[in-house]
Amino acid sequence: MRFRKIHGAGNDFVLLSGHEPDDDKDWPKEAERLCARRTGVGADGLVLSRLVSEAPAVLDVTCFNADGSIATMCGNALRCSAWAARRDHGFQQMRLRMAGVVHEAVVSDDSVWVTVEVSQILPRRLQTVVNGRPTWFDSAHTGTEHVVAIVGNVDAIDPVVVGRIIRHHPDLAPLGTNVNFVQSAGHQALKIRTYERGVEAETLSCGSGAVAAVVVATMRGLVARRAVTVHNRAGEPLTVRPHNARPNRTQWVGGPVTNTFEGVLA
Ligand SMILES: N[C@H](CCC[C@H](N)C(=O)O)C(=O)O
Repeated sequence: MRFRKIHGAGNDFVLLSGHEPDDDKDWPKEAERLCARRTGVGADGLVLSRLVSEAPAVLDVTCFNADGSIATMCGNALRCSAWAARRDHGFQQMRLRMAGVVHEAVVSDDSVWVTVEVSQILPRRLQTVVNGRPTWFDSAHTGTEHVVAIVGNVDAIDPVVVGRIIRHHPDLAPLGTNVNFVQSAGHQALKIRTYERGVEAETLSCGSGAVAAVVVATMRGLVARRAVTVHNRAGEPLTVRPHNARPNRTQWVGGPVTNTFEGVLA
């Protein structure tokens, strides 16, 4: 089985094109096996992408986290799938279906953009003490569960230690959440660190997390409702901007995609 090892701004995936989850395979188990950093290919997730139609261009995309759980939304997995669909089929614009939600995608030479749907925002969803300071977490649903804390310095926080406490907080059970720490980084710019549920670690970037961060930072007056640069651990920023037709509901997230290597699974 051929695969791509590909990353969207540092969020890395094993991407299999032409597969769907109802093949006679235990895909959650395959995800765990392939994503293992030492004994597998190593990735934050396994992505299956399948062409549904060429005109209009539509693909079905399924994303499993490294622990085998399903991600109902993964912005970077969608961006990587769109990049691969351009390479394989020549599409520059397409629709990608993930967990029943249709996302738009636009691929250019140096960036790939996808739409992210923003639903419920709950200010001050949780509070915990971080480095001796009471810290609030707002929640923002961007296709999957995210909470966002605005802090003074993201690098003064251990995102794994604090992220795990919030991710397993009884008030958020049973779903849990992805956890984002965000600081202002100048004009229309933020700096972010993300602890991802399902990877159970800090990842180098997160598309739906970047959108959650921008939505919360906008609500809190840190940035205006225009394009925002989100600096991440990868040093490959993502840009988030409102969709012209549905600015309150839909955001675009865009940035680089890198196809690291291709191979054949043993
Ligand atoms: N990294 C992803 C989000 C993965 C979400 C996943 N960890 C979950 O909630 O199950 C992104 O680029 O949007």
